[in-house]
Amino acid sequence: MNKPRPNAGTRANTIRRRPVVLTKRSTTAPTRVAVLGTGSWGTTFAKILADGGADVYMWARRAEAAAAIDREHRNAEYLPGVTLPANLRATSDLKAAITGAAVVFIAVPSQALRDNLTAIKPLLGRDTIVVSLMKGVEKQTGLRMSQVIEQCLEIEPERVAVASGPNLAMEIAKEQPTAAVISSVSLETAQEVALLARNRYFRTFVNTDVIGTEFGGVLKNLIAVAIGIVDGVGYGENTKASIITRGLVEMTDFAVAQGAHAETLSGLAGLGDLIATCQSPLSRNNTAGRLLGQGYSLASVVKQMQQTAEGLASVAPVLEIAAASGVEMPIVQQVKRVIEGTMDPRDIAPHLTTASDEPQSEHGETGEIAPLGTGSVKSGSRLWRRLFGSGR
Ligand SMILES: NC(=O)C1=CN([C@@H]2O[C@H](COP(=O)(O)OP(=O)(O)OC[C@H]3O[C@@H](n4cnc5c(N)ncnc54)[C@H](O)[C@@H]3O)[C@@H](O)[C@H]2O)C=CC1
Ligand SMILES: O=C(CO)COP(=O)(O)O
Repeated sequence: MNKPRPNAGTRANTIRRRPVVLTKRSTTAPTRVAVLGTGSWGTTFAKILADGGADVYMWARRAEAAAAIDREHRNAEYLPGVTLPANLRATSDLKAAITGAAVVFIAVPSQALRDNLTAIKPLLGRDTIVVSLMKGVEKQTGLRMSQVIEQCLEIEPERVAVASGPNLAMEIAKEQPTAAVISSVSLETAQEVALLARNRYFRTFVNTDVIGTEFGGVLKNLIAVAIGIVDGVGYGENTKASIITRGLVEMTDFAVAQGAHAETLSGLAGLGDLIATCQSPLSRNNTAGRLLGQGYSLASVVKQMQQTAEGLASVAPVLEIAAASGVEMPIVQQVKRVIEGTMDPRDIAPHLTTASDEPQSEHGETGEIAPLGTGSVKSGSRLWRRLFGSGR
């Protein structure tokens, strides 16, 4: 991995005033938006937008996939049994999908984002907002998806937003009520996107903590793989509850070290998504973990998975960033070792069973009650000093 770009550092600069003035969108005509990617989440999100009143044009890589959505109002491959809104159009012509769109939503696999952005860049309007629906980090660089978007499209962070939350596509496609967070360094942008992406079954909240919102989605995937491994091995609810709880501490420690607000990790994009993903057999990360727990190799798991399980590619870059920030992630470490085949899945959770020299405090290394998200920060590390000062 190349040296990761710092995750924009301090908490203060996650809340920024927007320096550019956006053209106000018309309130009378439906807003034209594009959704790039017609997998399970892209298609579901397009339905959310269309059901919320937007004029949605989807882009599919394959002409047959676009034609089927356009003609039959179905995406049988990814959302069997779901009827899509009649006003939802699809094309395999990227230019046709993007031209005239006020907002472009992207839902392709994270590792394919950069290549797609090259084709998207010349087609974007001057003040088009770009929204990441993805929950991965780029393997080569460790960058979050919004960072890749800003870098490749050379657009201001104020024109970029991300959506995250407990959002298992199939449940939402069946119109089961759900909430999500839309995050942008510009509150105005977040609000504009949130107004578009809401309807009678989908409620959107906003925040300006892009780092926390994005990492929440990335990190819960890794804990969901661990939970899948536990399931595959056949351990029960105590093990899972312990891993979910300690996993949230790892997620929060990591995200806070990158500049996120701890509260974001306790919200929809953190705890909310962690619960949904760890509990549901619909989760691809959970499914991948279960197969690993049953003893399948990574190559075999990837072969068996029909859809994207982002966690498998995020493990290594997340651990590299964690090491550089002095954050310990024992659960994610174990997931990596099981994926690599250097640990027997049945040995999952040694951090729960191995007796260390002295009992570790649940809340922090001093044994005093510390805020969530300081459980495994190394004493004396840069982050430790930032959180507690050098005197503790
Ligand atoms: N499915 C879900 O419930 C949710 C998924 N997400 C995120 O959305 C993103 C996309 O995931 P899904 O739609 O679920 O994946 P998916 O596996 O269902 O679909 C991926 C789509 O991307 C297309 N694709 C594959 N390689 C491509 C490439 N090189 N260039 C362009 N398109 C390519 C596929 O043809 C397919 O249409 C992921 O980051 C995932 O974490 C986020 C929230 C919910
Ligand atoms: O992000 C998701 C739910 O919020 C989907 O999880 P999976 O990618 O594991 O299916």
